[in-house]
Amino acid sequence: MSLSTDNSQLTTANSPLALRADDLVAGYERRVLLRNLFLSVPEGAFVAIVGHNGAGKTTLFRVLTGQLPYQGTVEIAGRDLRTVRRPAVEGLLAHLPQRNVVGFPIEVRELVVMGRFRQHRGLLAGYTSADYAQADAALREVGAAHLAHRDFTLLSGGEQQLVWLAQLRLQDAALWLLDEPTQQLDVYYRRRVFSLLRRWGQEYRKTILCITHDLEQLPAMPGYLLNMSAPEPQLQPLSRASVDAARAWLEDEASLARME
Ligand SMILES: Nc1ncnc2c1ncn2[C@@H]1O[C@H](COP(=O)(O)OP(=O)(O)OP(=O)(O)O)[C@@H](O)[C@H]1O
Repeated sequence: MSLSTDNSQLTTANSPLALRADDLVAGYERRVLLRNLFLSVPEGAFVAIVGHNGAGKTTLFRVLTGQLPYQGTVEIAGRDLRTVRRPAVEGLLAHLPQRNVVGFPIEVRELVVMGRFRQHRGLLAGYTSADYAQADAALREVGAAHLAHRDFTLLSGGEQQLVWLAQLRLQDAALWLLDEPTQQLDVYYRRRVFSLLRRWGQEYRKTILCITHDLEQLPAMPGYLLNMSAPEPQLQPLSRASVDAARAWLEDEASLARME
């Protein structure tokens, strides 16, 4: 895969793009958070999105999931986002938000198997034993097999995050948006989740955009870094050096002052 720099962006010469943003502008009322953002994300790439609190990371996901109006052009797998009413329902992407509340008691395994929902749309028959086998396998992969028969609403925050990841694993969308998926996890599970994302991305050719404050996990990940607190956010190859540079920028008072 050859990388070329185009308008300060990393693009691949031959591989198709999972996501393209051209001159994207979005925000709230009088507050513009995404200013003329240009992005070209190749299919199958992992992109870690970092930045200060309030830098606009989740706002970018709100645009991609069709929840926020924007100016400019956004294409997902070559489709103009303006022509897609509900990108997740139509299977263009799967989204794991920062907080996801379930208001009724439900067994963990039943929640995970719902990741197969799109494949079953229109079918009167429920989930099959093959679907449940996939749910069980995903729970094992995230290290949460022991939670399969527990009531999801009674789990700890970290346990719930693992369950959502297992459910995500069952979704068929080629683009995954994860908003701080390791926020409530202990150090063991954080490492495990990043290594799973790496493996799932490669094995199932998923394009993964992952908002995270967990910089220490990133140098081991092949992919790209997008620092939303930078004056002109753009994709950079993930490496020890690029992560250290982002960390130095984020720890610097001067960079915070620029956001005000
Ligand atoms: N509906 C809204 N109306 C007005 N301002 C909003 C709205 N939603 C979010 N904001 C503001 O936009 C800014 C960016 O929010 P966003 O959630 O994108 O930040 P973030 O980079 O994801 O931050 P964090 O790391 O804290 O999750 C914040 O200052 C937030 O208060």
